[in-house]
Amino acid sequence: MKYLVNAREMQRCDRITIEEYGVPGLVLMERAALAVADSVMDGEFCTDKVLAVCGSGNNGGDGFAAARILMERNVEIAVLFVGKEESMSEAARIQKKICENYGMNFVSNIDVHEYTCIVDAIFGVGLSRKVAGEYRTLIEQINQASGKVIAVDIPSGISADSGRVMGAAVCADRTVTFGFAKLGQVLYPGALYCGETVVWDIGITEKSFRGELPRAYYLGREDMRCLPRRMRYSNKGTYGKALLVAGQKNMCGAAYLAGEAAYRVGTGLVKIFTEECNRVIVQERLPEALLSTYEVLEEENSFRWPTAAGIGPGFGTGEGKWEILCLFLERCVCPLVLDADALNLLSGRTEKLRERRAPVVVTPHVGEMERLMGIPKKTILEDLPGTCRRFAEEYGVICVLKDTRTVISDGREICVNLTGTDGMATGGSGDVLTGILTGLLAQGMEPFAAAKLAVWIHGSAGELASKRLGRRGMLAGDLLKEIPTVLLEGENA
Ligand SMILES: NC(=O)C1=CN([C@@H]2O[C@H](COP(=O)(O)OP(=O)(O)OC[C@H]3O[C@@H](n4cnc5c(N)ncnc54)[C@H](O)[C@@H]3O)[C@@H](O)[C@H]2O)[C@@H](O)CC1
Ligand SMILES: [K+]
Repeated sequence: MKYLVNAREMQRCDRITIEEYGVPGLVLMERAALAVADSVMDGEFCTDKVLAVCGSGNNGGDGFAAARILMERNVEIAVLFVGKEESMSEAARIQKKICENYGMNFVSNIDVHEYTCIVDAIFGVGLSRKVAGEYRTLIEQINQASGKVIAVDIPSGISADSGRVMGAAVCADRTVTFGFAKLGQVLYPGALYCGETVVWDIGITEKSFRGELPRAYYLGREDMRCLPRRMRYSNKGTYGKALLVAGQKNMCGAAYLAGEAAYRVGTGLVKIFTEECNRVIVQERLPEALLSTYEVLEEENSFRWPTAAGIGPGFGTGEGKWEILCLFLERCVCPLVLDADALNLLSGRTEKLRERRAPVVVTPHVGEMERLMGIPKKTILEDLPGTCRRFAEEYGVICVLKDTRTVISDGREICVNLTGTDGMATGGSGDVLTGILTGLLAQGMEPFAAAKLAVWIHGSAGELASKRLGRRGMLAGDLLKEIPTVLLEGENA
């Protein structure tokens, strides 16, 4: 797990490092500048003629210092200062003065075709309002330049908190960021402006959080260590029973995809509840699964059998479906995953969630969230983490808000998933996630941990499928075959 910080958290971290641990700000700046200079010179970029565009804050200070280091290394470098002398930070003023003392080449405008590489140090995490005027013009010129662009800390104009473009933003080929990755670098559209992001250690450690840890983080392969354990002395009863309430007439694929996904993550037994007309096809595709139909729901001890249930993929919202959903909420004591049509059924009557007896994980995509919360898509997209966290907190559930960057929250923490590819933007992908998640819950994983890991596994399977088949031709069913490989790699992590 690695932290994702917002601007306030990073600025607090800088301040504690400087004021409480006593590391001089100029020392941190020198390390930041060395990182930028090393990155510019790592061989990826043509450094025949470099321009550093520096603002008046400490981001600009990093830019001046990096320019000076590049000059020391015999790179032909010019410096462009944008902003007002009187509003410069102390450190930026010092760095600019050093550049002047060395007689470095200061320029006042950009010839867009003159430079092979541009260092963007106009704004960092201190960006506090929309970009306008000369700043905006400059950013537009940088974006027209033929040279490559390296952003210092974050592309100027991108909000470190949300990834939003604040009027205009530099589109970088690489971003060299310091200490911790910023939320705005992983959320969209910010992620598109960062290019490749490199997190550089400049001597600011987790100690500088002083116990007040950031809310947001992302998982890595090492987090696969919390997968349910396998034991030599065990049987299928050891690994849980997953129930998938899924599929309707003309939509049996959802039940199959979710069912197989649940098996693929190691569940001992999977049962599919579906429409009678789906019986043959589901049993042919997945003979390992037990099958039952909605007609016999109540007779069958349905609510006591599973150790986790996933409700909603291809379920439909027609006659009798709301009643089935209510029965599960009122009677099931095992964790429930509510997806797709289960969420559509809940739209406008989310209060029903409060009557549940069991832990609930909801997995809406943005459209489903719009209907659930009754707020416009645009508002949700502007603040995915906040929307997800608020919903989870309000209803006491785990919320998995699915988008290019899926966000998972328990109402307090926010996990942003970084795995996955656009190849997964295809029918049935969500059903596979529901299956993976229900399977992990069935094996006894704690719901928040299961939700985070399920999303990570799902995205990683997508990456493998894209590598094997390409992002255009892969199907949701192809994710299923990659799940075992993801788990195998995780076991060796
Ligand atoms: N000593 C430290 O705290 C360190 C800071 N570092 C660098 O410092 C950056 C943060 O520095 P600052 O907090 O000084 O902030 P920035 O340098 O990011 O920007 C703040 C300056 O821009 C102005 N500004 C903000 N939004 C504007 C807008 N839309 N239009 C016009 N002007 C605008 C502010 O008034 C201020 O002068 C980091 O991103 C990082 O690059 C690094 O050097 C590491 C150490
Ligand atoms: K920048």
